[in-house]
Amino acid sequence: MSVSTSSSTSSTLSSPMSPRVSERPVMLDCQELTRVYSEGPQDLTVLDRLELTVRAGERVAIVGSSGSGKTTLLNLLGGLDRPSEGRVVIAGEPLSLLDEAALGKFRNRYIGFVYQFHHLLAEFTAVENAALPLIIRGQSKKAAEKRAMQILERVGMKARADHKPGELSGGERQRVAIARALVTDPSLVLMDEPTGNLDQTTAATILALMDELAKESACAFVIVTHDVGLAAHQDRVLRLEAGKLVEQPPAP
Ligand SMILES: Nc1ncnc2c1ncn2[C@@H]1O[C@H](COP(=O)(O)OP(=O)(O)OP(=O)(O)O)[C@@H](O)[C@H]1O
Repeated sequence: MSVSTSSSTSSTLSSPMSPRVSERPVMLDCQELTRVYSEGPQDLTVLDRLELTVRAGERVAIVGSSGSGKTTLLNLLGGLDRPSEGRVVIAGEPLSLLDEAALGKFRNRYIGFVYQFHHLLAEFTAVENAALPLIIRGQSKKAAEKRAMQILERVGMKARADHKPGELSGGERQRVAIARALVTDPSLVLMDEPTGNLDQTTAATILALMDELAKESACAFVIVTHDVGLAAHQDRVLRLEAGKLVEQPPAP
């Protein structure tokens, strides 16, 4: 897969990748990111001036105990929620400068999401679901479905492409959701437990696909997971603790 060259940022990124991660362009940058929930009787500071930088082609796992704020962080990174303070910058664009309409376009252009509840459309087949982001972007149904079929093949779902979500297993639906996230050649993919429903063999296929994408394109991954094996497979593992990310050294 290659990153589309329709913007200046992406065209920079589609040139051969520097082998050294530290020399690659910054794809995601969070500074002083703070999220305080004020809905309950007491304010709850879930993220507290958190810092995170992820470069092109880099894969970062985020781990942390239940309630530590992993979902809150992913929602802020994807522009689904706004921070109380601080900022999220993706591919050079501060999300705070975008209104809701511009944010929707930006997400479609730059971000792929794989969330625990994959929200596939029940009335659409696997290939129609996977093609949807491209159709929203203005591509013809034919071109979008052709591209979607290529990705479905890579996640081992070509043979089931004409089935609707209700006729697919949990793991198959997850793979369709992954195909839908990758179909646009995003700059950043945000994943919440991407292998949660998958058996070991299928999970290994998905891991291999992520490896290829990170190498072939400039795609950066942020992956929230409880799966120790999946986390250890990424370039870095960060633990969310007391509202901040701390580097977790590799297991001995
Ligand atoms: N809309 C909200 N209003 C108030 N509190 C919230 C809201 N959303 C989440 N929280 C609280 O913020 C904290 C972090 O929640 P979050 O869902 O981000 O954690 P998590 O690390 O993803 O947990 P898990 O691993 O269990 O999914 C929790 O204490 C949760 O109860």
